[in-house]
Amino acid sequence: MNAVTTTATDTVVRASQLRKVYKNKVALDGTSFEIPAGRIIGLIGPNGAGKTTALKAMLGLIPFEGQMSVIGRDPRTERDELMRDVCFIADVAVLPRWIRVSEAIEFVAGVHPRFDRARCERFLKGTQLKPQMKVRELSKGMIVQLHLALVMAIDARLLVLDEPTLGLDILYRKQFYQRLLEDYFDEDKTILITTHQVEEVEHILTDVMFIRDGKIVLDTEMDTLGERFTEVMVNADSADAARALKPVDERTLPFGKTVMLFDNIPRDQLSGLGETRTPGLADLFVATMKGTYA
Ligand SMILES: Nc1ncnc2c1ncn2[C@@H]1O[C@H](COP(=O)(O)OP(=O)(O)OP(=O)(O)O)[C@@H](O)[C@H]1O
Repeated sequence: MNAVTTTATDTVVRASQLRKVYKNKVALDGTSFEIPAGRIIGLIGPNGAGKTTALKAMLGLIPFEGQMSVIGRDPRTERDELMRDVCFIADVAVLPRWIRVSEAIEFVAGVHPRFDRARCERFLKGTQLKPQMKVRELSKGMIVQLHLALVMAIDARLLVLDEPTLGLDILYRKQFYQRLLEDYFDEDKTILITTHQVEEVEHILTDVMFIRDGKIVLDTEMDTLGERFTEVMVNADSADAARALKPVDERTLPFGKTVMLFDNIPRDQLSGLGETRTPGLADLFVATMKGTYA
């Protein structure tokens, strides 16, 4: 994201020197980042890294130190105005189990000025959901449909999703993200997703930020990932030469092969050592976070 040239108007979030300390726990540690408009950003980090705290700061839900501007507003002082352009739906699993589908719609319609009820109802027509059904009668898949119907009917410039598919099986997780991409996203909208499920968001993200110990440790466009990182399947006889180039990570495969991950080493310098490719986000995540739980 740093690589994108942004102006004041097309930057949706501008955060500088964010710091949040809970009692004696540093949750955000002087971190800075920018999110341009029209992107789908994954904020990815291990448990306790500071993802939820960063989202709460953006949404004006907690006090913090540092500068923060979201769609040109300070969430600490202009939260009400900001919420007209931001949609934040936490895990739908928190919907009370006694609530009916119609009441959930009513609730969102009441709290969100940009909620389009007709759009929501159109979306629900294509599902098995009926207005009278209670959340406790719904399968997890149906809860996803309800979640999607509510989200997709809000015309927000910034949609914030915190672990949106927690507890769902892989088919529903994929369905959720696919619909989001096909039926919601456009160049005027920005979607920020926090998740641990790196693999299934990887193909829809335009940008990724890795967060660790309250700091953004990687901030890049998905398209340029391959310019910076290279994974090489190194043969045993090239291992020493490869190590001399200081890989950032190394893992062993069967049959004497080693996969090494390089940061900012030109591919033509690496191609003689073995087969090269762009690493998957999951491998990059594991390499970046190594030692986090040590
Ligand atoms: N209200 C709070 N009081 C005290 N400590 C807190 C509070 N909220 C968060 N923390 C601590 O701040 C750190 C960051 O928490 P945060 O919830 O932002 O992490 P996260 O990346 O969202 O984690 P997870 O993936 O587990 O939800 C953690 O060490 C957490 O224990």
